[in-house]
Amino acid sequence: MEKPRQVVRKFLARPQHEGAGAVVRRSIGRFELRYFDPFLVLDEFSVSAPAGFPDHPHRGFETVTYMLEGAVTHEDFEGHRGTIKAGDVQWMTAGRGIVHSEMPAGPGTSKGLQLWVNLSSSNKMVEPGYQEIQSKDIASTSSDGVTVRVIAGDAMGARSPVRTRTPTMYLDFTVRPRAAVRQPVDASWNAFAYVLEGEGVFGSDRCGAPPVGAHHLLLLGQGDVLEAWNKSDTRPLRFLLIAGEPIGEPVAQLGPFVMNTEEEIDMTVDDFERYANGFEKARHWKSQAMV
Ligand SMILES: Nc1ccc(F)c(C(=O)c2c[nH]c3ncc(Cl)cc23)c1F
Ligand SMILES: [Fe+3]
Repeated sequence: MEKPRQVVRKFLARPQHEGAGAVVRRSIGRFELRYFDPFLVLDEFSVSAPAGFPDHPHRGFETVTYMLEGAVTHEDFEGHRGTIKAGDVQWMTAGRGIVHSEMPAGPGTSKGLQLWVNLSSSNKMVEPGYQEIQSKDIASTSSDGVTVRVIAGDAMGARSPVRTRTPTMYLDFTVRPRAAVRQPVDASWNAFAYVLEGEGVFGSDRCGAPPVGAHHLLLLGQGDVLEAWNKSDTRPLRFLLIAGEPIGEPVAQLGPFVMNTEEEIDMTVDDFERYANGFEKARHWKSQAMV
């Protein structure tokens, strides 16, 4: 018997400054929602040149950048450089260490989401790597007024090629007016929805709950299926459904360094300052954005 997941908490992600002049709406990672295992941060970002996210490091987790509008150019200390355009996804495994910049490309405002997915202790020091999927290659399908873009995992018969070291599902749903979604979610995973556009009713359609609008994160309770309804007669509903297998390990975090103990954080700061154990190439590297 399927058990629908209900909304247990709702958060409005409010704008805050991040990087150099950038604005992010942070939901996971704010004081009231510090860590939702295995997720560390969910930022809905909006950035226009010359603002951006200049040279900075990462260790111990993965960043998933999903562009909604515009583009972001990233370059790292290994010489890897690329531009993520609207609809594209970059799944970056920082592992033992990455130093990179992420700057808006072209005119106008670049908008998107960045999700930080924690890595287990056995994966925290893996070699860095990228999985980059262009919009045209994102698995997508439509049925009964619902279109899904599968960033990770599978839904409605479409499957993403992304390898997730921490098992993760990341789905982008667009629901036409008066249509509804019913999506299985592994009962042992933590799950949330994040509304991007329009309004929707999530979890239960019976208790007359008011619809939830953009920039809201909904923590979902126990169950093995998410149900959502677009009650509008005119506007589409667009939301993300993200779920992940909890890692269940201690978390020690200092900004973009995420390890298991404070001692490991101290060692990470030391490695970064001494250009060692994965940060060697940071010694002589600056991004073109910083030159
Ligand atoms: N200060 C600081 C410290 C550490 C960081 F990782 C960052 C950072 O790069 C980002 C934080 N949210 C983001 N959303 C989108 C994008 Cl493209 C980048 C970021 C940053 F700004
Ligand atoms: Fe980054």
